Amino acid sequence: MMASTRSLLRTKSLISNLPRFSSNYKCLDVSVNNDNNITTVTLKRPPVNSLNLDLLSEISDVLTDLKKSKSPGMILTSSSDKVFTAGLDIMEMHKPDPERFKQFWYALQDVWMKLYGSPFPTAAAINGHAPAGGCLLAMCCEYRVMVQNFNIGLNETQLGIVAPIWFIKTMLNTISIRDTELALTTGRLFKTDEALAVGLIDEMATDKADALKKANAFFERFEMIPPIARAYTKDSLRGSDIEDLKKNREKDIQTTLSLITQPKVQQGLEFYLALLKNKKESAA
Ligand SMILES: CCCCCCCC/C=C/C=C/CC(=O)SCCNC(=O)CCNC(=O)[C@H](O)C(C)(C)COP(=O)(O)OP(=O)(O)OC[C@H]1O[C@@H](n2cnc3c(N)ncnc32)[C@H](O)[C@@H]1OP(=O)(O)O
Repeated sequence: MMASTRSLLRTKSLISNLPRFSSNYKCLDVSVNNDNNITTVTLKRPPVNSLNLDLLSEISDVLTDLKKSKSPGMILTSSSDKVFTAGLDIMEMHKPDPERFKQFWYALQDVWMKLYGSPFPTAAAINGHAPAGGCLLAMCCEYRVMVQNFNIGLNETQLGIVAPIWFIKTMLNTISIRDTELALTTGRLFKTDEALAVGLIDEMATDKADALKKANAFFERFEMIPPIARAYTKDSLRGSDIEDLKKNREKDIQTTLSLITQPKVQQGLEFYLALLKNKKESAA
């Protein structure tokens, strides 16, 4: 096919599939790049983009819109210049109201299933720290570009909690079994260059603009790949993990609720929250 015909066909299909986004997002900015039709979803919940029920619900909605509109791809990034996301909002887990916690955990499961299993390609432009749930969102994407001198990892054990099995499977899909075991048992946070060395990220960037440029370049790899072939291949690799959670969804919610409400776990969270606050006071 002639290059000009290819580009015309691509433009036509892009116009007919232009995603329509709600302008009502409070915690997200959503924009479509006119050059390649890739959507950039920017997390915008100051100060640290902690993932509470509202933010998770909005991410879930935008992922549904992108799938419906047959988006050619999505980049996930942050409006903060030092935090991609601080992971799950600890306030959703500290002394939780059981009904609210169930909704919160359900929304997290939804986001994981939609992002990890998206038919469209995804990249994370990690322009700040990405602990725990932040690392999870980044690992759900197919490609990760991270700005230098930040931290990323599943540090749950440092908080006295345990990464659920579907978090673990996401890391196993990214780095080796050996590195996953060492990282998880020690709650290791990797500096950007260490993350690159272990394969937790794919590229380093000097700043956010560089990260976005490199993330955009990732999608060029799929220009000549039929989307259906791409999506089926991704599903062959990731689909069984998602099926496992679908089958055990209710049990996962109940188990997490009963573990998180244990007095020892609550004490651990309180201690961790106090550390975060003290850090601020001793820096002042
Ligand atoms: C055997 C028991 C089994 C139990 C099983 C239970 C299974 C449940 C599994 C749960 C899995 C959870 C995964 C998670 O994501 S837990 C969250 C982990 N997150 C972290 O550890 C990150 C904590 N935050 C930080 O390290 C820093 O804030 C950082 C992101 C590096 C940014 O630093 P900085 O820019 O210096 O900002 P501050 O630290 O001053 O923070 C600003 C304010 O934001 C509050 N904060 C920070 N992180 C969170 C968070 N995750 N949730 C809620 N709030 C957060 C912080 O306290 C500051 O608040 P304030 O201004 O009021 O002092």
